[in-house]
Amino acid sequence: MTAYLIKSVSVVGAEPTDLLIRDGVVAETGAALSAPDATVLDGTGLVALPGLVDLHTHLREPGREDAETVETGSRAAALGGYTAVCAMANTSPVADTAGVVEQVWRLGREAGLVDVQPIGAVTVGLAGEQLAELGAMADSAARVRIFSDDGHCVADPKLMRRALEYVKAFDGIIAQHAEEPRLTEGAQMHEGEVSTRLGLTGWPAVAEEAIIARDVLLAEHVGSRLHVCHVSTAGSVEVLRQAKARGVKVTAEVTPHHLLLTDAHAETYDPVYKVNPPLRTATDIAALRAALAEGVIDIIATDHAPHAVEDKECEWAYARPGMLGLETALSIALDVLGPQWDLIAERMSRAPARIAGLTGHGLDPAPGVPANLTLVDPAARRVIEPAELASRSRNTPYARMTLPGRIVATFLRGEPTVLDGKAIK
Ligand SMILES: NC(=O)N[C@@H](CC(=O)O)C(=O)O
Ligand SMILES: [Zn+2]
Ligand SMILES: [Zn+2]
Repeated sequence: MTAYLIKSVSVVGAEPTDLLIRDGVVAETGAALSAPDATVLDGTGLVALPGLVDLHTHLREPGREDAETVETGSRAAALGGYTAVCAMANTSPVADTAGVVEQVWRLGREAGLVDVQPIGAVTVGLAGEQLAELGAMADSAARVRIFSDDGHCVADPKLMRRALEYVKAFDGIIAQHAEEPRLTEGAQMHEGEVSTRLGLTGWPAVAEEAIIARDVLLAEHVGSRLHVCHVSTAGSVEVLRQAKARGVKVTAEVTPHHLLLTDAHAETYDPVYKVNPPLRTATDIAALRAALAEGVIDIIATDHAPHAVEDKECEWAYARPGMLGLETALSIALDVLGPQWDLIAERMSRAPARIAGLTGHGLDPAPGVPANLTLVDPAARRVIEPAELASRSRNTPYARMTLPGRIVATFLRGEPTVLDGKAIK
């Protein structure tokens, strides 16, 4: 196993130091280290972060390997600075059995670019009628701890209560896609001024907020852990703020796109901007940014949602919702938060690793710590070219935009997965 000596790198924004990576761990840090057997990397101007952890990734395998595979999604993740991703269950077949979650877990190991932690479905086939075999998925080789019907809301309150009760035994989490389905029938975009002007059926903020309000009460009643996926409205932030103040065990995520893009993009009728929950307003964005700074929202999660060309480059009404995220998330975070490295490390690595229980991830580079880390060049700027992305899909909303920051290298347990901005395999 090759050793790597990174010279003069800023660890999470601190004064530059040298980092020696050997035998899968950070062996030493300090000034003017030397290691004759190590490959030397110049870290001048670079920032070392704990490897990013994505709690919300769609890898599309099994079933839609034309849109993404575990391998192509893993490569996109590594290039984005990630060392672990949690793979959502809305595959085909659905990841609702021990067999499917073990398959995804094994494919992740074989790709070897990031740790792929499968998320299990809450209900059989995501149909919202019958609990899936949560215990068998938890006991499987994939050791599932997060369960989600993402793409669908667990709308039935009794099922949601049962799911929360069930996972309590092994400290599991239910990650909810908060969308009251009766309030979003036929919805195409955020319900507001723009939808009225365009004559498109709206997805009202209250459809999200009503479910979050219900679920924090259920989680409080049961004493279980709830995670809220892709929070998108100012009203949701207020519900979460109150719940957290009462001590409810709730965590929440926001996506890069909900921190940056508004519903005004729908005026282009370009379906690349169609996503669930929909892009909201500038007021919502301001509330989400403040909540992220404060910790009312715990993490940034990508909701990386690759879609094949025929599912995306069609009429708005027929296009699937969702957009790519893994290869641009750090750049959007840098754009939105500025070089607040400790905050970025907390929201994109430490906190998601803690929530998912991924020990070995989310730890700042320090002697003895597993060498899961990424090197960022904050001064670099790059133009996003969809054709150059490692993802098998092309549905990025940032095409031809110039974004700050570039991932220079990523290490997974001491082995580079990305060097010089390029994937190793
Ligand atoms: N976010 C989306 O718009 N789409 C996701 C599902 C989801 O996250 O709800 C997908 O699987 O494509
Ligand atoms: Zn969702
Ligand atoms: Zn999703």
